[in-house]
Parts: sequence; structure tokens; C-alpha cells
Amino acid sequence: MKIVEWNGVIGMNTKKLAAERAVESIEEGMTVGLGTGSTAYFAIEKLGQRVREGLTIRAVATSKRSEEQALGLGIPIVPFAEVGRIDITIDGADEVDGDLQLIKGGGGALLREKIVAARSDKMFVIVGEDKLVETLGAFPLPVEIVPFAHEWTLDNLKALHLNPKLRLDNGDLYVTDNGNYIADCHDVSITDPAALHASLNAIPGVVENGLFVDMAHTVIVGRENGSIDTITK
Ligand SMILES: O=C(CO)[C@H](O)[C@H](O)COP(=O)(O)O
Repeated sequence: MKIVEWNGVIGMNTKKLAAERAVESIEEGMTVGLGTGSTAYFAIEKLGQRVREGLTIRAVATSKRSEEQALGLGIPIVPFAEVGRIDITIDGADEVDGDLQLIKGGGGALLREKIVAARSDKMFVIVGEDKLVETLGAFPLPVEIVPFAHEWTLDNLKALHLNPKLRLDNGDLYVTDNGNYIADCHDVSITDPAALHASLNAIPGVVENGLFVDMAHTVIVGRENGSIDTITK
């Protein structure tokens, strides 16, 4: 089994397998949404290779770091105002359940990821098999909240028994690309993702949450044995 390295982390290649398979679906002339995270990183690398080989596409990115990576590889990034629909967005996930509902936002980019996914004809989700779960929620659910009176927003999350903890970055509060905080909600068994999604976004101060309900078109799963599964709803 081939070992891969990403930002100094050594691991099996399940993420890379899924990412590279997803990039095979990108066709000439498409507008592509670029996700964020270690799996999306591999997709952007592969897309950069295809662009160097002559593929003509344009892209929008879901984070500053993905945009920088893409520009460094020669992938044209276009302003959002110039994009009508996105053909395909390729992005990772923290958990995927059997109905293809997702938890995203472990990398802190959930708001931009959701805006881009919602504008996409197809969202391709790329994961290693370890991300497949029966019930969402073992991974802490990220909720992006505005800094203003964030203590009150946390109170509202606590009232829903979501065990929110403000995300830290080297001891300081983590700040998203949008200038907001992330409350990670721990130990929640999410049996009704749509209902929780609605309850969360009804709280004043919540900007968006990491539940992606009915957004994934296709989930591509890289497996430890080297095989790749493609699951479409
Ligand atoms: O939602 C995300 C970033 O906000 C990522 O897609 C998610 O956290 C998965 O990350 P990785 O591919 O590094 O496992």
C-alpha cells in the first residue's frame, strides 16, 4: 500500500485515492468548486496536474488556503460575481452517514463550503472509509457563530444539550476566514440532521452549521485495500 504525506502527516492513501478519482469527472470548460482540507488538497493537486496537461477550467475556492494552493498550481480562480452555476464542487467531509448526510467544518471552512456547494449542480464528497458512520455526531459538530455576544449564542447551544466548546488555535480563539468563531458541539447523536440543522440556524448569532443535509450528490470513498467506492443518492 502506498503511503502519502500531507503537511507532514503520514497516512494511508485513502484520501488521495478518492480525491484523484473525483478529479477524473472534471471536463473541459467546467467551473469547479474547490473544497478545503487534507483530502481536498489532493484533489486540487491533481486538478493542477490536469490543467498543466492542457485542461481548460475555471474555479472558485472555499478558503484562502485552497485558493493559494490552486493559484500556485496555475488553476484559474475567478471572482464569484462572474460565476452563474458551478458544475462540480469537490470537497471532503468529517463524517458521512448512510443517507449521504454530512458533518463538515473540521477545517473551519464550513460557511464558504456550504455557500459554494449550494451553488453547485453536483457536490462530490471525497473521503477515506474511516469517515463513514451509521449516525452522525461522534465528530464534534462545528457551528460558526459571530463574535458579538457569543457567550449568549453558546448559552442557546447549551440549551439544546449540544455541549459547545469554542475552538482554539494555539491557545487563542480560532477565527474563520469570515472573522467568526467556531463552537464545536460534542457528544451529540444526530438522528435527525434536518431538524437539528433548522434548530441551529434559528439561533440568533449562528451564521451556519456543519450539517450538510441533502447536499452531497456523490460520495467517493477510498478504502484501505486500495479500492474506491462511488455512492450516489
Ligand atoms: O469541512 C472541511 C473543512 O472545513 C473538511 O472537508 C473536513 O474537515 C475534512 O477534512 P480532511 O479532508 O482534512 O479530513
